[in-house]
Amino acid sequence: MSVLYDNIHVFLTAKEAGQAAGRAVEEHLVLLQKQQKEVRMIFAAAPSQDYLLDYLSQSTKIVWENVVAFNMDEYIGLPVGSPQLFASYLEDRLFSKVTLGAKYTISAEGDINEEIQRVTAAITAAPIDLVCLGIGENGHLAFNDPPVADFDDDQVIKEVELDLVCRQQQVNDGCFATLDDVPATALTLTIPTLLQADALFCVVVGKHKREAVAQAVHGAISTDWPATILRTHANCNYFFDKDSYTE
Ligand SMILES: O=C(O)[C@H](O)[C@@H](O)[C@H](O)[C@H](O)COP(=O)(O)O
Repeated sequence: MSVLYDNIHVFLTAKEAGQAAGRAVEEHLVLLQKQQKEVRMIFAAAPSQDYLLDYLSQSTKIVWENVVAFNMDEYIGLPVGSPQLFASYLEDRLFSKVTLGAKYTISAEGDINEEIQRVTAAITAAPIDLVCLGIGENGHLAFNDPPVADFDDDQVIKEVELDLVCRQQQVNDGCFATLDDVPATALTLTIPTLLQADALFCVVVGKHKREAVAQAVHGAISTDWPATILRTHANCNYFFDKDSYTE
């Protein structure tokens, strides 16, 4: 591993990056749990999170009963029970393997406005402690693609159209067979909602993320590459593999 700055860690493989992020999240959670009863955290549902979630699911140090879990986005229009639903992914990878204090996963199956109200109330009920996130090929955070990303958004969660690069990424990731299968709209937590957390743990892997990572680390802070805003956060920790990060 090489440490470039205090908060940027680069590993030989995606597995090492994910596991190191897992250890960092675990350590942070254990410390928090000594100080406060409840920890509120937001999870991303994406292949970059696989090793991190696998590590967390096996942790014997985290008291999951005192964790309130959220996810950050969900497709609109997928049939009930679809494997691509982010809620299903998190259920499979982590939520079914631990006993959570509570979980609020976004559902787009019913009335969208009611869901926006439900999630807004749950998120704003108390501060968010940490977020585990990835970065899209177009630099998106959750589903805040460049055309809809707003660093000053006053909404907690909103309905968005997904841009073409984002939808193609879902095909490249192997989540959908063709572009036509990827929904065109989604619900997403906004960028201010994610950035309000005290600590962020960001895992990005693969050479297809090189441009997004280069922009996130060195580019001008702009919604053209939404992940650049992470650099304004006082405690954002990055875990890259060597394929995604080039000096
Ligand atoms: O996972 C989510 O909930 C988000 O929609 C998304 O922001 C994702 O974290 C990135 O697109 C990275 O995805 P990959 O890990 O698949 O590249």
